[in-house]
Amino acid sequence: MSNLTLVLLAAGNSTRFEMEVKKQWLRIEDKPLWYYVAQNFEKTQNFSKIIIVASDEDITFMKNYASYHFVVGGTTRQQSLKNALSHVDSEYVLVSDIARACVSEELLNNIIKNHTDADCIVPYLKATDTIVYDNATIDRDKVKRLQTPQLSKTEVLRSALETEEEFTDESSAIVAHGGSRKLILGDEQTHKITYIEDLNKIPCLEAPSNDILTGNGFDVHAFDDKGEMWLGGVKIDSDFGFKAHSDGDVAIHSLIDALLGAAGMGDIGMMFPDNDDQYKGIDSKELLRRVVTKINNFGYVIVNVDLTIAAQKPRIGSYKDKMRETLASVMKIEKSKINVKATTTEKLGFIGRAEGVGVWSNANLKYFNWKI
Ligand SMILES: Nc1ccn([C@@H]2O[C@H](COP(=O)(O)OP(=O)(O)OP(=O)(O)O)[C@@H](O)[C@H]2O)c(=O)n1
Ligand SMILES: C[C@](O)(CO)[C@H](O)COP(=O)(O)O
Repeated sequence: MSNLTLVLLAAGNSTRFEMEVKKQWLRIEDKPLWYYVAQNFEKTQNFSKIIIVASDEDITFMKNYASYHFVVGGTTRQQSLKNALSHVDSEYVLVSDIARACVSEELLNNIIKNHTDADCIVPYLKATDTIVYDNATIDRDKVKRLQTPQLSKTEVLRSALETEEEFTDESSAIVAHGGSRKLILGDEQTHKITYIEDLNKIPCLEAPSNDILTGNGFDVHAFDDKGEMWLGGVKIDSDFGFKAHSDGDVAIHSLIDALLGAAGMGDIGMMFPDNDDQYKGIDSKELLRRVVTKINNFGYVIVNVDLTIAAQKPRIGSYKDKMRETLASVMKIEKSKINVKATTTEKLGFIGRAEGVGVWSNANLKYFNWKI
């Protein structure tokens, strides 16, 4: 259809999924789920425009993969949809949850084929179990489980959503507004991923690849003549610290860049700009905590990290073990996955002249394995 826009809703928080990773970012081989779903729809060549609704933070990273029309979502599914609808200029709109990852081409064609028959075309499943509502057994033949994708007349859907009432799908809003709905038989594989156990019900999805992604980081800080000295999350016995916008923990900054590098997420300055007052004097362990949460949300698991601290002074040897322990607890990984090395530069260069400290880091990540 040339007058059909696809809206993929992907701005949810995956609360009921209860994992560090958001379901949008589960990997199907090496593709994030949202991208896998979008490409499958795109391949069918039915759409004049494809809109993906997601959080601001997700959109930044999504743009690394493809140039769809991205729209920032709202706090509810309905608000996310409303945000998207203001970018729809076609007569019809097909709305689908990104969490319904296995929509068959057959189902899609069937929905499209019926598009003139009602204001909203909806796939449904029959209830085959006995249904009890408020302790009374009800006629299960009257129960319908509605799925997405749902195809609507754009203007009808827009008007139906001009209300404070919250609906859990498009067709319910349209029917409440006096519009018509046509049900067509859906299929079990269009099941929505809501809880982690739903993943067992969706055999169409391939497991994530075993790729290891590597990143490196490098940072230098000059000594100050005052302040506290923090390195690798540990307070160093010193009567001076580093010149910095934050607490100056050059080891953690280098490690953060290695992690962001491996995840393809830019660098520390993009995430925590050094002209932003909220990061003035901040404990770098807090920055590391936020970075680890973010890379976990986006589907990565830390395999191991390795740091080399180049310092003529202070002497690092006696602190290495404490640094590994501290970093392990902040990153929520085992201490054995963290290595800290230290070296002088034999009195050569700015480090050798004891003007500051430089740290090199490597990080390896893998994809969260949801298919076990
Ligand atoms: N504010 C929201 C909430 C949900 N969705 C999307 O609507 C679909 C259906 O929502 P659901 O499966 O419930 O996802 P989540 O909202 O992420 O899950 P939860 O309610 O467990 O947090 C999902 O594709 C989700 O990304 C959205 O775009 N904007
Ligand atoms: C739209 C939907 O997928 C139809 O079954 C469902 O209502 C979404 O529900 P949720 O409340 O966002 O989980």
